[in-house]
Amino acid sequence: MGKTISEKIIGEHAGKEVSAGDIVVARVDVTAVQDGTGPLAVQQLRKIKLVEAKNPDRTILFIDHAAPSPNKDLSNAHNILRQFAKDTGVILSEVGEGVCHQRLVESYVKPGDILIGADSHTCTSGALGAFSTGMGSTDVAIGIALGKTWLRVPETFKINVTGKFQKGVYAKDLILHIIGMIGADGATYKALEFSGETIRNMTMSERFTLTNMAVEAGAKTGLVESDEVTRRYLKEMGREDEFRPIKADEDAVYERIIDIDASAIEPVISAPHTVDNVKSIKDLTGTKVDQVFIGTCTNGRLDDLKIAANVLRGKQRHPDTRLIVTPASKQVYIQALEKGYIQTLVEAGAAVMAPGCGPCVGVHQGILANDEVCIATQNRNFKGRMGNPDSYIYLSSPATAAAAAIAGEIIDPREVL
Ligand SMILES: CC(C)[C@H](C(=O)O)[C@@H](O)C(=O)O
Ligand code: SF4
Repeated sequence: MGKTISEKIIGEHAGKEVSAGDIVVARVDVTAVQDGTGPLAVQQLRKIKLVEAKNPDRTILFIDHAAPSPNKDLSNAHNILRQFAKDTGVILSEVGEGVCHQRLVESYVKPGDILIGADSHTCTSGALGAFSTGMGSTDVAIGIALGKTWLRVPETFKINVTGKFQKGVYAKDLILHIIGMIGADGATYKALEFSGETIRNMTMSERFTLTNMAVEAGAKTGLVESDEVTRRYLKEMGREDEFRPIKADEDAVYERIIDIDASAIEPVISAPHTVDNVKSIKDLTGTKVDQVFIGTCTNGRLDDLKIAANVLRGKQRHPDTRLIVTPASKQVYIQALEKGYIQTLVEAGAAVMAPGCGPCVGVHQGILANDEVCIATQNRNFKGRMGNPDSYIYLSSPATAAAAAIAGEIIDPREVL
């Protein structure tokens, strides 16, 4: 019987053939924590006197959620990570390096790997053909020390996408459409395998946007087979030798197959306060916007900043609308500087932040005021997400967000493209 991508990768790491539903102990290739979840992981390891890492050169501690630190407590938490890195030789990703999930796909994860990370959007790396999933701090702590973890092999939903996007429609609109269709708990504990000609024709950046948000449908991971697009991406990252093709068998068994015609998708937005509250843009035009945020592990990459710069070139943000831009990593920031995207965005009135999570999770750099509305290219819009429960967050593509920065309200991005 054929195997899905998850069954193949987990089987290789468990040293035996596995099927959906099996519970196994599997070797782990890459482990990661961030500055919100890492201190607890370190404290647990120190408590059981297991201050070591099985694979120090593939264990990374990321300072990205509160980078640079906005207060002394977070600064002291950051130093817990800095000291653990010194004590064990694991990698510390410092302030200014970027968001964990972007750095993981740039430098640390390769096709066929198992990655466990103490952050729910660890599934992002699945676009490289790696089994990547978020876990709690303690589970990841054990994975760091022992180089293995227990896993239940997930059933897989095959998301088969064909056709071409209309103008003004992007990978973000596709993943929001999917989440709206199956619901925030529609794929709980499943693997989402994205396939079909539309996916094959996507860039890695677009694929990362899809897998990043798999968890917003409840999924354990999101996956794309590794192909020539993957190889080219790894070559750009100086890691072509790490490429290997990973794909599901033709006769793999899927719990559900969802066919989607990409050409039928319109620009959409997730409206407050849940990600699956997906609306057609025409139902929301005219909604006043106080803040636009472009960035994050979902849509803070070079092509995202290019889309935003192309919309805003020669324009000004609306005087009543703030525009915050956060490149997803230092590499993205440097390339966006070299290509002039940052200058264009600053000239349009953007406040550009250091690479990292920025205001995404409500720690700093753009806390909303009471009754304010923010349209963001991030992946969550829960009540209070950006630091104020009395504010409203809409999720969109970079084009829709940039269009709102000009108009001061939600408009159809096709009006400015
Ligand atoms: C703060 C962290 C626990 C959280 C996550 O795990 O996803 C954050 O990254 C998020 O995006 O909500
Ligand atoms: S950018 Fe946002 S979604 Fe991504 S890891 Fe940071 S807080 Fe989480």
